[in-house]
Amino acid sequence: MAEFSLDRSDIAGVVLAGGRSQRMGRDKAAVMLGTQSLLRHVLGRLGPQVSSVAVNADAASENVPVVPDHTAGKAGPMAGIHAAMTYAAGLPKISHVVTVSVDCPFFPTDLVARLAAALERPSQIAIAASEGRSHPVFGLWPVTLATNLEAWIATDEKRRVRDFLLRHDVTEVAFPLHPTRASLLDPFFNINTPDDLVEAERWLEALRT
Ligand SMILES: Nc1nc2c(ncn2[C@@H]2O[C@H](COP(=O)(O)OP(=O)(O)OP(=O)(O)O)[C@@H](O)[C@H]2O)c(=O)[nH]1
Ligand SMILES: [Mg+2]
Repeated sequence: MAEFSLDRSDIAGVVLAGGRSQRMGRDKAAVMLGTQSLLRHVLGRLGPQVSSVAVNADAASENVPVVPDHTAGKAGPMAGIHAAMTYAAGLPKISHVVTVSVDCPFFPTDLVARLAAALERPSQIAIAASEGRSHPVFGLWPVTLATNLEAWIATDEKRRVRDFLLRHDVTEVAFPLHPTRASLLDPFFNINTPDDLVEAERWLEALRT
């Protein structure tokens, strides 16, 4: 049997930035970390790993395509992942979409390569993990799941990402901690609150060579 393999030209990237940012108190995409917005940081990491990038949000803030949710009323991250799948399904030659969260500026530079290498079948989903915890919004998804996900969003009460994953063929990929001048950084460190932003500024400094 021919082995299944994916490369960068098969994969679109979508930054998930459609949440309410309630704990931060203002739109996380526009929050500054060092000299750049979080959205810029994340686009800078994602761009080289995929064939094209877009942002799932209500409105544009950088010069990239914006993909709004199809479902009303902020149905959670799965609504953003659904919007990402639907968008990517309309792009030529794209079979998969990778999603990353706008509040996670230090995610691995080999995220997509390692998720893609882990896929054994075209129908499988690959999800990132670190320190024994999975990070299900960091996933590589077949775009053909869009219809199935749309039906699930319409019928599942809690719409938890983990519950959706339980119904599918999923492989998890563990990423190592990243050495810095201070200590080891979890590459999936994410910024939810103003205090997290202060911590992220320290990590940014510790990553400078
Ligand atoms: N499209 C979409 N994305 C969402 C929604 N809720 C959360 N997200 C995204 O899912 C990811 C993880 O969500 P959180 O870290 O809780 O972010 P958030 O919901 O904006 O922040 P809080 O309001 O503080 O919970 C982020 O990338 C969010 O932008 C939603 O209703 N729709
Ligand atoms: Mg939230």
